[in-house]
Amino acid sequence: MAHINKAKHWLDLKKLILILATLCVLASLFNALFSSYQVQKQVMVKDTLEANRAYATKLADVTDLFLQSVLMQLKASGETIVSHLDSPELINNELKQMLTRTHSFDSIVLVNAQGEIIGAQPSSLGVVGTTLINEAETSPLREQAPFIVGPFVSPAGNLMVSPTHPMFDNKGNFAGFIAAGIYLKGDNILGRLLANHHHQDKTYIFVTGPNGKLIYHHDDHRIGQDVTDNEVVGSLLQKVSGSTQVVNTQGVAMLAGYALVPTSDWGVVAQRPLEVTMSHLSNTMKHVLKTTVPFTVFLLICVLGLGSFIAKPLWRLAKLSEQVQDGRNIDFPHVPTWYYEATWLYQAMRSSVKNLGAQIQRFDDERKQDQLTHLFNRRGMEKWLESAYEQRIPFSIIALDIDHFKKVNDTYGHDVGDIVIQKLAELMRTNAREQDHLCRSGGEEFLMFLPHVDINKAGNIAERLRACTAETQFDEAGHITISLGISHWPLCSDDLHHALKLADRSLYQAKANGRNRVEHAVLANHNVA
Ligand SMILES: Nc1nc2c(ncn2[C@@H]2O[C@H](COP(=O)(O)OP(=O)(O)OP(=O)(O)O)[C@@H](O)[C@H]2O)c(=O)[nH]1
Repeated sequence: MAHINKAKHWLDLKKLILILATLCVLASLFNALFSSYQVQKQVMVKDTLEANRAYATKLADVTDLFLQSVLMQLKASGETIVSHLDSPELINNELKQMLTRTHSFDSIVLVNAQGEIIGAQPSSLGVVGTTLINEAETSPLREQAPFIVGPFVSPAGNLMVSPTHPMFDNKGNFAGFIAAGIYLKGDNILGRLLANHHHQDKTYIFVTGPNGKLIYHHDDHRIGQDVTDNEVVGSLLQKVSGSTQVVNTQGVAMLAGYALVPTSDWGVVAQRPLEVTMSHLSNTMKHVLKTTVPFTVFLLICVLGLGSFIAKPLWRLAKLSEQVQDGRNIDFPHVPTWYYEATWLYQAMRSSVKNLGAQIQRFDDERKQDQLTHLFNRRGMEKWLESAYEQRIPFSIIALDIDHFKKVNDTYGHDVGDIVIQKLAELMRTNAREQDHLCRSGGEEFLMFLPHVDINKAGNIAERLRACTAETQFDEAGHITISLGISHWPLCSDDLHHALKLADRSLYQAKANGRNRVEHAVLANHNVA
């Protein structure tokens, strides 16, 4: 049987299960965390986008309402003033009242149909009497309809937007317009309006005008900056509202919601850096990990326990087969198996080992047996002698030999000679006890070992066998005789080989004394039991 090199097989079933179970559990943990991360990420991004879209829409609605309210106030004041355009005093009073009453804008001017400013509050502006000339300022003269101008730099040098409302006299002729100024830099009404709507978590808003320039931003310095490159601002310029992930003009990834202010075509954008949302996610994942790890460890212990429980019968079978291979165990003790495959494996191995054991036993017996007589041969004899010697079992030895056997062979042939040998073996068996050890030591020479039988008793047995042989008809060969020599171990000699030699010598003595007789060796050690 080929011997398996254990060094080359450092991986046994237990280790294999340990590795596989650990890998499986870790893979499931990783998979659970990874999928959870992906799902959470999608949910968080979607929720943030939706929250920002809703927030931008709300601010756009608030801004729209504010602008409409300003336009309504301008309309009402314009209707009051239009019939008194020739009275600077009345104009000033009305504009002053309006500015202090509403607090909805930072300045107010009245412009006649020729584009000349005929009234302005606060009076510190110092613009009364000037004529509007630039494109933005004069646009209400062309539109002659409610209109939000700007952002633009006013004649007084303020960056502003300006809701304007036309005035018509009682004949329906265009009489000029009244314009409210909303400053964009510093502490201003638009900033207060938008900043009132507090929103947390690093979400911030900005507002763009119809030309894609910033009209509100928490960073005052950026007001007036052109941000048309921003994808979201691009959508607003197309008059589209919605939400999207975008990289802003500063190169930062943002989750942006955006909405259009219908009255002014301004765009309101509420956005939060993606990184902030992701940092929430990593906190969530840390929490998930904390709650998952104890269960994973528990799962790992369970899987390892179960794996070891499954592996145990196979592992014990492997150990057993190793012992069988080493020749240490061919009894094949019981191995508890609790599932079909292991039971079958155990039974198959046990019956193979048993068959193997029986075969080995048979081969061993055959090696120790004489094929013609089925008595023990010399090898069998030596084994028995070794064991008796080790156990100090005293025994008598009878050496016997067929007289003139050559004549039998010569007269009747070799086959008849064989039959004679077999028959003599039979007679030996019938004259011996079960515990006696009978051997064919050579051609027609035999030895009988009689444990715990003294030399006299052995003499009687030898005599009985001699007489029995002489009386027996050996088929074609007729009658034969045998000569026998007896000794005893250790009574004749402590030396086993010498005791055997003494039996042999007695046999030759018997031959010499005329054959068909029994001779004894002399007892040397009388006091040995
Ligand atoms: N048929 C047969 N003959 C055997 C066998 N083994 C040995 N012989 C014969 O046994 C005979 C032994 O002859 P010898 O040793 O001269 O002794 P003997 O003729 O028996 O004479 P004594 O022993 O002196 O009485 C020989 O002829 C061997 O050939 C065997 O297995 N079968």
